[in-house]
Amino acid sequence: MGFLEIHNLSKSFDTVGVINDFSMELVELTLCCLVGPNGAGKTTTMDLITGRQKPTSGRIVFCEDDITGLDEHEIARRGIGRKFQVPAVFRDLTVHQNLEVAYSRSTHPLKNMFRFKEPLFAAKLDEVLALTGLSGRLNDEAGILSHGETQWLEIGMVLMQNPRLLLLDEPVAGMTEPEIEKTVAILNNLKRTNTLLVVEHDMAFVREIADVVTVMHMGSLLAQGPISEIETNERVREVYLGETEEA
Ligand SMILES: Nc1ncnc2c1ncn2[C@@H]1O[C@H](COP(=O)(O)OP(=O)(O)OP(=O)(O)O)[C@@H](O)[C@H]1O
Repeated sequence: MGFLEIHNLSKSFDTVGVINDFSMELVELTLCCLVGPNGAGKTTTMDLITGRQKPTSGRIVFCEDDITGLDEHEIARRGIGRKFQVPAVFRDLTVHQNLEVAYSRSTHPLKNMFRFKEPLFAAKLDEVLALTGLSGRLNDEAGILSHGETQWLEIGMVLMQNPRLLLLDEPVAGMTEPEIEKTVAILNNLKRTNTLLVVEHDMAFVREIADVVTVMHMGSLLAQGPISEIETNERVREVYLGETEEA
């Protein structure tokens, strides 16, 4: 049994099929990059996993439970966290307050601010700060953070909710080279304890982080395997890598 299994997933908008009989499996404690040309169906797949969209047919199994068609909150409650490309931090709150708010959204919706003194919160906060490297920014308002720091804060906010599976949408879009390098280090640390599915266009970044790469094309699985295999796969080169190398 895989950690996350997608079986014969299809999704149509009106009559147009955008996900067509797509299947893949994600192994626990690995990082999988989901790649493919524009419009291949990557974001829609993430939307289907997280319950933002309902599939037309097919099955999604997470930790042996069928989660197909469950609503977004229920899927989040079961441990699937997602960071979108556009940051959703509270700019007027400090880094610490943002992490508190994220923690309060986790499994205990009625937690109030006084309970943040509890040891579980403190331990989680320390862990997330160490991972994201934001300790020095704890009392700064999120609005003054750099683009990279904002992205790391948002990863931290998702981690405060203790996800078992973390989905990231283009985490290095718009980042400088040093920021990308730091994100590589963060994700390579994170995959020791978490399972990750990352939608990404930047193949240099994919090379640095991926244990396995899943390539989508026109809503279907084109190839899956380690990056070394994917980069030499003729069909992948035709539909995807050739395109990005020219870009
Ligand atoms: N809500 C919607 N209604 C109609 N069509 C949609 C909807 N959402 C996505 N699509 C279509 O589904 C196809 C797949 O889109 P999707 O955003 O999943 O691709 P993607 O691989 O994430 O692309 P990109 O790399 O450009 O973000 C596209 O043709 C898109 O126009």
